[in-house]
Amino acid sequence: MSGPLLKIDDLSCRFGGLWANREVTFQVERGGIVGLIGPNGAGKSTLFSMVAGAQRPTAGRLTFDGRDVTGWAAHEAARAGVGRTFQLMRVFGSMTVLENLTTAAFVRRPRPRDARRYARQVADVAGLGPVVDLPAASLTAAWKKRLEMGRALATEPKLLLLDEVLSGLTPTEAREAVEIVRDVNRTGVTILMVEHVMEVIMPLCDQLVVLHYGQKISEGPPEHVANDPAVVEAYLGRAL
Ligand SMILES: Nc1ncnc2c1ncn2[C@@H]1O[C@H](COP(=O)(O)OP(=O)(O)OP(=O)(O)O)[C@@H](O)[C@H]1O
Repeated sequence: MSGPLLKIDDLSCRFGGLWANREVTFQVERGGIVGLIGPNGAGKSTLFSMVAGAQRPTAGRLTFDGRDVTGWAAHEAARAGVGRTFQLMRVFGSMTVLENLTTAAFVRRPRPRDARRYARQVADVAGLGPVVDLPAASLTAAWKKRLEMGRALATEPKLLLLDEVLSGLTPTEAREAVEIVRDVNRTGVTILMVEHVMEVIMPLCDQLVVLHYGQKISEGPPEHVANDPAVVEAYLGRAL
């Protein structure tokens, strides 16, 4: 299949009188890494939720893999190949890391041995090798974020939505997480990621899309976006 993997056309979402997203248009090319950034309350999570089928758009169109999927449900998005992580980590604390990954692998691999074998492969890609046998509850926040990413990956997504997997990490942890995201991308998974911290995703993403008060105010390669006066203004003149 040719064409972009994800196409977002004039997508809007209104909560009462508030437009969380307003006529947002952009696309994610196959194999790309696109960063979605913007100040608090800009509408990043709402946009993610619409792509993942957790929130119905008020207007606009969503096309995934060449198919109009506007208003789809979360289970339809998951089946079609959209994997996501959550800001609030949702791992099963009493299960081991491998068991958590295996549970996620069952989405596409109903045979337990197959799911377990695949879970081990995912553990390697997601850098979870050293902790596979530990209970998820015993992990530090940084490892839990990796596990969240691993769980999403174990569902074998075409598009992986990463919600702030780099924030709250020490500089070393963030550098390691960036490498993991790159490795995941190299396995052929297209990535759309939300982040607050510009400097961390600048070198990672091919394209950035900037939202402000629900609207797209800039997009393009990171160096273009970082120098865009509209973006500098939105971040209140802070250095990016
Ligand atoms: N379910 C909801 N009902 C009402 N308002 C909502 C709902 N979800 C989000 N909003 C509002 O929509 C706007 C966009 O929120 P959203 O969480 O998408 O922004 P964000 O860019 O992800 O923010 P943050 O960076 O703080 O996570 C905010 O003003 C928020 O209060």
